[in-house]
Amino acid sequence: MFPSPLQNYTKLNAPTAFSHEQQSPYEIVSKSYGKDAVKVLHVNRRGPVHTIQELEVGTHLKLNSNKDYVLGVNSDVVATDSQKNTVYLLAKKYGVESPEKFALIVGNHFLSKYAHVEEAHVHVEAYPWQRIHQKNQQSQPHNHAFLFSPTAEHYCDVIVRRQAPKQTVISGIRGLRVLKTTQSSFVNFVDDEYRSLADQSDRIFSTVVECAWEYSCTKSVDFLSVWQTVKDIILKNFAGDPNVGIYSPSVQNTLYLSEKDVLDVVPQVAVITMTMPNKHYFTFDTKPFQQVAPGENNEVFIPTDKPHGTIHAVLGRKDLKSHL
Ligand SMILES: O=c1[nH]c(=O)c2[nH]c(=O)[nH]c2[nH]1
Repeated sequence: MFPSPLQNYTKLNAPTAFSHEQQSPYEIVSKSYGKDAVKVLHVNRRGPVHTIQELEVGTHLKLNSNKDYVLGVNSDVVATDSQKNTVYLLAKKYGVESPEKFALIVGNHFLSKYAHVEEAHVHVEAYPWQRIHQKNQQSQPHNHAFLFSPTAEHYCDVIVRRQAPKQTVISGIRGLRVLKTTQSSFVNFVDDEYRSLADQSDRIFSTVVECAWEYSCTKSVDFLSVWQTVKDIILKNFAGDPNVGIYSPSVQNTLYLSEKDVLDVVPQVAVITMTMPNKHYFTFDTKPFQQVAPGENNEVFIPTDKPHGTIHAVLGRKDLKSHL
C-alpha cells in the first residue's frame, strides 16, 4: 500500500535529523513563534440585541522540526502574517462566543490544518465592554451600546498539543482593584527584634487581585459565566455583606477562602492560583501636630505603592495534576 500523503509529509518532516544539529554541541531548548496583540472586534448581529467581543489575540506555534531556525529553510513556516489572517477568518467563520472558546477554535485549527505543527498556544485578552444601563430608562440594558468598564481584565491561555496532554485551558482575571475601610486586621505575627509594625486591629485593606484557574474538563463549560462567578466569589470574600462586611484576619486567609469557594462551586476547575499585593495605607501620624489636629487620626492615610506585600497561593484538588 502507498503511504498516504499525510504519512509521507510527516516522514519528510520527522523531528530534526539534520546533520548540522547532530554535530552541533548545542540544542534548541525551547522555541515558538507567532503574532501577538492581533486586535479584533466581533459583533454578533443576530436580532436587535447585539453582543460584542473585542480581543487581543496572540498565536504561537511549535513546529516538529528546527529547520527554520537551524538551516533557514522556511518551507514549514506558517507566516505570522498568515496566523494574523487566520484569527480574522476564524472569527468571521465561527464567531467569538468567549475568549476561551475562540482560543480553542484557533488552536485546534492550526493543529488540524498543518500536520507539522506540534503545539499551538493561543493567548487572548478581552476588552471590558459592558452593555450600557441608563438609570432613566427603567434600567433596561441597551441593545447595541456599550461602556468601557475596566474593572477587571479577562484573559485566557489555551495550549493544544498533538501529544498528550492534548489541551490546557487557563482563564484569568487581572487588575481587580479593591479597598475596604474596616473589617480587616493583622495581629499576633512574629514578635522579635526585627519587628516594628504594631498589631493592626482595624486597618485599611486594599489589593489588586490576580487570579488564574485551569480546567480539568471544558466540555459544556460556559466560560463567560465561570469568569463572572470567580469574580463574584472574590468580591464576596473581600467585601461580604453590604451592611456588616466580612472579617479578614490577613490577606492570606481572604485569598485562601476565595480559592476554596471557587473549587467548591466550579467542579471543572482543577487548580486555582491567586496573587494579592498588600497595598499599604499607613495612618498619617498626627501626634506631633496636636495643636493643629488634636486627638486620634483614623481618617487620613498615606497610600504607599512601594514596597508592597505580596501574598500568593495555588490551591488544587488533591487527586489532580496541573500546569499552573
Ligand atoms: O495580611 C497581611 N499578611 C502579612 O503577611 C503581612 N505582613 C505585613 O507587614 N502586613 C501583612 N498583612
